[in-house]
Amino acid sequence: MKITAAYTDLYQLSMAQVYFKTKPDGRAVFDYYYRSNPFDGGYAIFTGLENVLEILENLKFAESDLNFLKQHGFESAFLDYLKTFRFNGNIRSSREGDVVFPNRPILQVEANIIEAQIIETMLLNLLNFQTLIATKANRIRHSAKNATLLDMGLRRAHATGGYYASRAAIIGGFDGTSNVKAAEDFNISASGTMAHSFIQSYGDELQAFRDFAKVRPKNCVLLIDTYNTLRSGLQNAITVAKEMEEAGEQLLGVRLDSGDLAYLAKQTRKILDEANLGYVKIVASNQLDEYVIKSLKEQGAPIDIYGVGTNLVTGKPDAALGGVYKLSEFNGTPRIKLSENIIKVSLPYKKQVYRILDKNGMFYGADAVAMFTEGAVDYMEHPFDATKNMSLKGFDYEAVLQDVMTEGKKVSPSRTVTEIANYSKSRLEKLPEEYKRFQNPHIYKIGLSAQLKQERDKLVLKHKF
Ligand SMILES: Nc1ncnc2c1ncn2[C@@H]1O[C@H](COP(=O)(O)OP(=O)(O)OP(=O)(O)O)[C@@H](O)[C@H]1O
Ligand SMILES: O=P(O)(O)OC[C@H]1O[C@H](OP(=O)(O)OP(=O)(O)O)[C@H](O)[C@@H]1O
Ligand SMILES: O=C(O)c1cccnc1
Repeated sequence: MKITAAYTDLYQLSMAQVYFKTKPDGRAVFDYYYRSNPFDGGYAIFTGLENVLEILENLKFAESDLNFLKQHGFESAFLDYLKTFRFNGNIRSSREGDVVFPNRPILQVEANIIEAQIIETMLLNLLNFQTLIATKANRIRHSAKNATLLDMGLRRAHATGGYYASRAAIIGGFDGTSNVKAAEDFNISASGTMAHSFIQSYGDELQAFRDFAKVRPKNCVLLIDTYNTLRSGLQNAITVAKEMEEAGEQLLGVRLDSGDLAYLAKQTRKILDEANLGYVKIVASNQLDEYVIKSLKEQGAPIDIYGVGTNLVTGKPDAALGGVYKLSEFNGTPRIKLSENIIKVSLPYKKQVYRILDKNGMFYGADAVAMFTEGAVDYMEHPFDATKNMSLKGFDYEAVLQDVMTEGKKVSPSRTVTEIANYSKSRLEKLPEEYKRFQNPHIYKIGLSAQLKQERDKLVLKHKF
């Protein structure tokens, strides 16, 4: 499926048609942000921006989309407008791969209201999913430390989501994927082993291993748990590894896919080493996630490579990242969305986010949100608790939201997935460890400038019943 401008919710087009008739030149500012960290963690990895920008640069309605909309009662003057529809707006954003936190703008769209509204669904769809999966991948990377991590999730992904999940996995810290299409399109490393069906088809495990090693000797990994891991699979793999040595090749590894992975990995390592096969790596798979891998590490399992599928690409146990897109300014005037739940009250105005740095350039643990017109601020207040505030005097800072698209043209340099992954890694190195732990991570502070908070509170009072 090619993404066209019809990759949106019907209500966007219903609203757009009304804007078209009543305020076609309305200028809007929308904020993209999420309200709580996925997986009860301390951060998220912002992912999907390059895809969004690429799609926006070429976004059009197809002839077939317009015919479909005609059947849904959209009038011809509006359909004529949609025929020439393009996104001509500006986007300021955090960099893809950056570490981000709840309740502060990650990206801001400033555009004609019709354009800004129509793109909302696509933007949320791509950013929410990839940010969720990259964050999950990063948690798995945190547990796996220096081990190699391979994404094996395509078959278990939510349909075509698997395509973007593989990209997000790399940005979150994975090394490769089994997903051929994603590897091809995103220039990421493709890798793989073999399935049980291959060994089953032979009936004879040794012959299956022999044929595989002969035809595909490079990066050859033999799956050893089809019949009996230690008594059959491993013994046959050792036989084939020795035969490969005679042929001038080296077996890359053996894969464990069931049973007690710590016990089996320890036994396998010992037996391989005794056979002078210290170079043969141990690959493990089977419903792994950050917790199982952490436990395997703690048990001293000598696993070199982890293959992770289901739990990675479905973002288990979080079904989705609840990122939202809220109007903060219209035709130069601030707008707000109220809620019974104070944390859900939106922030008005076009804004900038300042990341506070300590003397060593590490993240200090606070982002300050200010009105764009204010410039950098030296003081921030808790968004809701009047007793909490913080002086920012003397701290270094970074202005987080940078121009990435101007009048519909991408202005940020394109980066490969590997470059984004490296950037993400360098940003995570600046985030102190206490924000990365799984249990009760330290809470990163988000503060508002005094002026922004005052303006927000004025608007709250203005709209309060
Ligand atoms: N030593 C271990 N410590 C912690 N978790 C482990 C360990 N070994 C395996 N696991 C995990 O425990 C779960 C075991 O899954 P399951 O009960 O399906 O057993 P299985 O060995 O896969 O059986 P099957 O032969 O049906 O595949 C998996 O999620 C696996 O990753
Ligand atoms: O467990 P996951 O984290 O989702 O990782 C992917 C799983 O997919 C494969 O199993 P499957 O039974 O689909 O095929 P197989 O016959 O090749 O093992 C593979 O062996 C892994 O166990
Ligand atoms: O290459 C593998 O071992 C692989 C790929 C997809 C799913 N399970 C395993």
